[in-house]
Amino acid sequence: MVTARAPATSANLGSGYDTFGVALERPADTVTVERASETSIDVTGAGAQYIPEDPDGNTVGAVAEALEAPAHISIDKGVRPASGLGSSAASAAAAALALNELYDRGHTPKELVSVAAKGEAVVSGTAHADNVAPSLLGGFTIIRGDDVTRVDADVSLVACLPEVAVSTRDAREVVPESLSMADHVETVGNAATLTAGMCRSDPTLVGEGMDDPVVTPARAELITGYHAVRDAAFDTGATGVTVSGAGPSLLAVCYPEKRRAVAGAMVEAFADAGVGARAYQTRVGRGATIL
Ligand SMILES: Nc1ncnc2c1ncn2[C@@H]1O[C@H](COP(=O)(O)OP(=O)(O)O)[C@@H](O)[C@H]1O
Ligand SMILES: N[C@@H](CCOP(=O)(O)O)C(=O)O
Repeated sequence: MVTARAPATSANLGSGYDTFGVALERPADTVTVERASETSIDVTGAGAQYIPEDPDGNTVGAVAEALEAPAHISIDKGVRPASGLGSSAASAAAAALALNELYDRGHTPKELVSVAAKGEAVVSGTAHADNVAPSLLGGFTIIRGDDVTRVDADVSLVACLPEVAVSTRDAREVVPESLSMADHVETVGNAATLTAGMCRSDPTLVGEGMDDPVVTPARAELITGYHAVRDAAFDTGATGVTVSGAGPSLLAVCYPEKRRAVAGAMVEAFADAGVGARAYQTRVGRGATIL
């Protein structure tokens, strides 16, 4: 029997659609695997009732198949599904690490990124790796084709999760299919600024680099209270705010001493918009581990 823990993640960071991601120190999923002749799954924890136990509908089923590693897989969800916090990816990353160990497959965590991404195709229609990469590797990650670049960063974050669900599949449908040259230039400048900020663990550069004129405005419309919550975070000291992943969570970057105030203001602004929410005061964290 092998147990692995894999963290929630926040993908895109505004300017890095399908490219950037960070591991969050918390929350996380825990996955336990035991050898079996065919794969079966049970799910407990946050939002378990919304997650299929049929291996064909669960990200971990695709991972077991890709590794040719049938197992009984128990998932304890710390990351609520349809959160924008890489819930489906956290299970896939933990399962990939645990099954690799259980069957002694010998893959490195970096090699497991493409395996875990197969799970994402099951739920969102695309094998985007921008959640599974940071969940497996930790830190700040950049996806380029099949390549992953990883950077250590120490940056404080607030992830504010409202009590509504947005499916990644639906939120991918509102993404524009093309962009103007002006938006392209702005996005490249912001993405480069964010990357420099991560390399320096500089919340000001990271926050400024999160601005995105293309994907985020389209997705903000799917989140009740988005603009008020964003304003509240900036008013209390956030250096940048964006939609986390496909939403509905919002991600704020800040200096460590502002984290509590930013978290409180975001929850309050959601409440004023009639939406319950909780905030994780977190930071860029490490990747999946065997327990
Ligand atoms: N192991 C899993 N953990 C979470 N969600 C899963 C899992 N397997 C399948 N799903 C499905 O994936 C969807 C949630 O994934 P997604 O929309 O990408 O949200 P998130 O941003 O939280 O990852 C839900 O429909 C859920 O039932
Ligand atoms: N790049 C993807 C990221 C989805 O993240 P999730 O946490 O919402 O699953 C996208 O933006 O669609």
